[in-house]
Amino acid sequence: MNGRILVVDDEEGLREALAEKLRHSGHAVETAASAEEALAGLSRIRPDLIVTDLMMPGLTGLELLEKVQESLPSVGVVVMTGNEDMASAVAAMKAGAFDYLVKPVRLAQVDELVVRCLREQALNREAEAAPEPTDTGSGGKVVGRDPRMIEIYKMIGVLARNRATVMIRGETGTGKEMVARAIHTNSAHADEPFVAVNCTALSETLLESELFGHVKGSFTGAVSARRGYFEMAGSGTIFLDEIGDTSPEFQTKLLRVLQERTFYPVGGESPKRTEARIIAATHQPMELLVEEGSFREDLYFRLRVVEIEVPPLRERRDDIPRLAEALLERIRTATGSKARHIGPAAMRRLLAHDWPGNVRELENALTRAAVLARGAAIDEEHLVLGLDSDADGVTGGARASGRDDPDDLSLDSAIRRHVQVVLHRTDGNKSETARVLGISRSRLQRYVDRFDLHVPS
Ligand SMILES: Nc1ncnc2c1ncn2[C@@H]1O[C@H](COP(=O)(O)OP(=O)(O)OP(=O)(O)O)[C@@H](O)[C@H]1O
Repeated sequence: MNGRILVVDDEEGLREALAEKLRHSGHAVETAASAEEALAGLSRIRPDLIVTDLMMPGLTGLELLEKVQESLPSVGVVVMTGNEDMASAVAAMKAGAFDYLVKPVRLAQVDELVVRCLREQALNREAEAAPEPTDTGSGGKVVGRDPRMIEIYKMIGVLARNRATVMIRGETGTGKEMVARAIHTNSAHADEPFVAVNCTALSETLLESELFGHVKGSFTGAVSARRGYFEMAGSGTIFLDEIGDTSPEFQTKLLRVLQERTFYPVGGESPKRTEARIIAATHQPMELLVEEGSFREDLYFRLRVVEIEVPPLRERRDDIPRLAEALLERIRTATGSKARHIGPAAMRRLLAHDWPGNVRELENALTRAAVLARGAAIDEEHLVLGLDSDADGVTGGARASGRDDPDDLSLDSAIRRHVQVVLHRTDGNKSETARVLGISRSRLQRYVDRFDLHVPS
């Protein structure tokens, strides 16, 4: 990917070496010996990216950055700093620099950075052109700039304009419900209800009665008539999560809703009409379920008028930092934690982890870390990863992990989990565990007894 680059440095040697290298890589390069000269040439050169030294006679690189941010915010600025200049580098990043380099700079590094910046700019332009899937109605924005996520944003925009039935696929915790909410919230029916139903969580009778309603006396416990979600949703959206787990009888009834837009309340004899849009989701291989006969093929085709595949988090690792920051901000607001920053070592661990429980696992890990962190920064030692997945890593997810209820944000619960993890890491060596935790052996023993912890032997 090539672009127009403006290199600004009062030091002629470095300026020309950089320009030469970038030209050699195929970019169109102009140079300026000062920030003033750069500013004067901006409208003629119209650069995609400016690479500028920070300390220059006259206007500094930081001032150049600020002026460019004001007049041409879409132009990326990479700042080069001297070794002693970390504070200015931080100031540059805060002022909106794309990145900074510490001198002496390696030419190959500049080359790499330039391509990264150009690619990110192209993605930003695409993302801006795509409809911004603003508030999803669940208190958060869909975050991510991975190309596959950007395709999903575009699809959300298209789907918000029509009423097509949608099937969202993806591993547990990838954000399927969030995408469904975004489709709803961006549609003309956003004022109508969005009703999410987890099809596995309810028994067959209950699922039917919740969705279609029931007449009085239709089953034991049906002491009065009840309206179902299909009626309550009006022309809003019904989100059917884990659709692959529904019974053949339920599937037949759902097929009728899709074909005729009508349904019968449990025990009722007159049909009712629904205008609600249906969005279904699953983490299961639907083709296999159809092949083995546990899912109706005709229903599957009706549901997947449009199909969206939400990629697993491990396949969009570049999104981890911005997702982690956005989630931390959400966690901070919800819990009142002071943690507002993820330290570099912690971020490295987040980037290296495989995330079988996807974004939900990331959210849970950060929630625990925010509880453990006492200050503003989340550090490596606050992260306890790998608690949110089943052995097969597919049907994992916090809800499946029994005792480890991720919604339990008490300090006791965080301590219990953390001590248990360290006990496992040391293969049950209590002296080592106590040392790692920075507590006495007797205190460790009190935790083991109090929380009934497993000591591997
Ligand atoms: N792209 C994203 N940006 C911000 N938050 C996200 C994103 N994706 C997922 N989340 C958050 O992660 C959590 C899990 O997302 P969600 O419930 O939508 O996943 P799911 O795929 O429907 O999960 P499941 O399969 O277990 O039902 C939610 O708290 C959601 O807000």
